[in-house]
Amino acid sequence: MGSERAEELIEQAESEAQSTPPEFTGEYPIVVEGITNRFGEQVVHDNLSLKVKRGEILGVVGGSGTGKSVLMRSIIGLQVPSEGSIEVLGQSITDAEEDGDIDIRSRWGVLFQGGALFSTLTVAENVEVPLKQFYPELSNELRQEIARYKVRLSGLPEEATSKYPSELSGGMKKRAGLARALALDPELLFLDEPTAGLDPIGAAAFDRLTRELAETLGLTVFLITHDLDTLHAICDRVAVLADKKVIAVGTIPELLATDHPWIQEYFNGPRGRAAEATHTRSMSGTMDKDSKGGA
Ligand SMILES: Nc1ncnc2c1ncn2[C@@H]1O[C@H](COP(=O)(O)OP(=O)(O)OP(=O)(O)O)[C@@H](O)[C@H]1O
Repeated sequence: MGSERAEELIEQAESEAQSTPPEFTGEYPIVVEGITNRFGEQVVHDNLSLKVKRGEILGVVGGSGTGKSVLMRSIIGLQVPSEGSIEVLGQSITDAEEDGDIDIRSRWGVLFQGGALFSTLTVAENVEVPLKQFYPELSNELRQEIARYKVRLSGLPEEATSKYPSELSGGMKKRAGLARALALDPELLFLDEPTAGLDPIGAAAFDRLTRELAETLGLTVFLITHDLDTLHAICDRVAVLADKKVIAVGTIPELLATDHPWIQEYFNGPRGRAAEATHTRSMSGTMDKDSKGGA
């Protein structure tokens, strides 16, 4: 690339950076207060509240059908609650006019269950979709360069950029979806069951990637999961959905100190204890390595 062209691209990137809103510096980038969601007769959420802290990875758990995905869809404005309010990055989602929150939507990235990739587009083209939508003035060259970078950031090999979703394994699809979620340098990342369907090694690798990216990029992560290993390995706190509400939020030891039967059964059942034991073993392995490295 000629140096004049490189300068032109840098100038374009700088002017993009100036037009983006300042980063959110408050304590809670997501505040849900007293929402109710119903579908016909079925009440999914009744006066549900939740605050997500800036910089944390919040795991969201609950039995099937308790409304975890509906909660996520409400937070990103895809489902309008009949009561209550939601603020994201200091802006109201529930009061937003249609498309009035467009600038805020560029500040989060979402990995839907299954990846939700466009099957007729390559991985790189999938990543370019939000870039085209929110930054139509970007040159093709810069957009493609950003997409390639995001694909690499998600741990996919270079050659994956030109592959179609049907040519990818389940784990690669998740990473491609993650690359697209990161396309706009979001402050918030929403992950809906990111390790579902992955083998245990692939799931652990995806967990590590999520933690590394969250720390490196300073992300706040809202992570819906059924995966107890994920909760132990990377979540700072866990929110539990039951009885149409968030019944508890805290670290796993804090949750274990509550006497809610579902929480006890979930974390203290055979799978919960196995996940804890794995986590404890991996932590002591890390400490051994650290102490050897430091010796
Ligand atoms: N668009 C919709 N129309 C009607 N009912 C819906 C709609 N979306 C969700 N529901 C219902 O809301 C309830 C909660 O669904 P949701 O997908 O949020 O559950 P979940 O906790 O994410 O479940 P799972 O862990 O199985 O993915 C379910 O009973 C579901 O059938």
